[in-house]
Amino acid sequence: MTALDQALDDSDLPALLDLSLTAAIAAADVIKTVYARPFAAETKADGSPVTEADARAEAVIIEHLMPTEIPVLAEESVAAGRIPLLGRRYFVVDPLDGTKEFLKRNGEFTVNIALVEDGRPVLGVVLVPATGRAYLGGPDGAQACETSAGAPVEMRRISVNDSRPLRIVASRSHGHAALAPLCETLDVTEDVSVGSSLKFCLLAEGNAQIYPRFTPTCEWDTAAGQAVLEAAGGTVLTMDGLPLRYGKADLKFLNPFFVAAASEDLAIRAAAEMSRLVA
Ligand SMILES: Nc1ncnc2c1ncn2[C@@H]1O[C@H](COP(=O)(O)O)[C@@H](OP(=O)(O)O)[C@H]1O
Ligand SMILES: [Mg+2]
Repeated sequence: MTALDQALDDSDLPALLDLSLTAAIAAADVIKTVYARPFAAETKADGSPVTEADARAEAVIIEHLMPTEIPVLAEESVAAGRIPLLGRRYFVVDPLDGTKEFLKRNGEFTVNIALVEDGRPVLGVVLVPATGRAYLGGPDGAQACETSAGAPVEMRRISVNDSRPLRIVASRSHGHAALAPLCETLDVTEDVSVGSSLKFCLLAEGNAQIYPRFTPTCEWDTAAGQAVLEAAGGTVLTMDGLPLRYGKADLKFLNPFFVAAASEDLAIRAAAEMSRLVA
């Protein structure tokens, strides 16, 4: 048995959640420094944009997480070909999710850190640098807080709201033709477009009920948001009705299409309908 296969001890999850929040706050400081002045963007091999903020924020996060000796799967490292050996437990990091929104300067971008165990995200932090708000999910439920002068303040519990009318939230930059028929079938009365993993957070704090994803995402785009949403009482299912899982064997870390929802019932209904629409 290698160190990577050893039995998991979840007693350290609260400390790892605190550490993730500290790392996310430090990354947000770096991102805000770049955001406040002119910056250049490059295009990655997959066609998506990247800026110096992505690389610098990722370096800060890895520096914070390294003492834990838990492997870190991070978006920019993977793009550069640096993929660690992943065991039963690993961190997943997207230092700047919503880089397109960062370039548009609309504030809809996030720092994302999650811990995956046996294919499931067990804790996550999503931080919005533009507002300082952070969302946390872990074994003790979901919380939101403001961050000020490098520290969390005003920590409060959040939870999903699965009441009607249904509000749907979708990608601002990656839409899909199946959204309109899906809204009609599910009797959705309101829809809103938002960039990045903020979509999971809107569901987790009860401000929307459904987030269908018909366009590609990678593990780092969803792990932290899924941890927050599930801790708040929500569900994330793939089109075959199974929970969205992590640790793809192909080393591309691409997620299948999925739906995040405020309740399991709604997720099951939406997944079945989405599967019919894209068949
Ligand atoms: N063709 C593709 N393959 C993989 N991921 C993609 C993709 N197109 C978009 N994404 C992912 O979708 C994320 C943006 O999501 P949204 O549209 O909800 O804001 C991007 O995050 P980054 O900004 O971190 O690159 C990117 O990882
Ligand atoms: Mg991303």
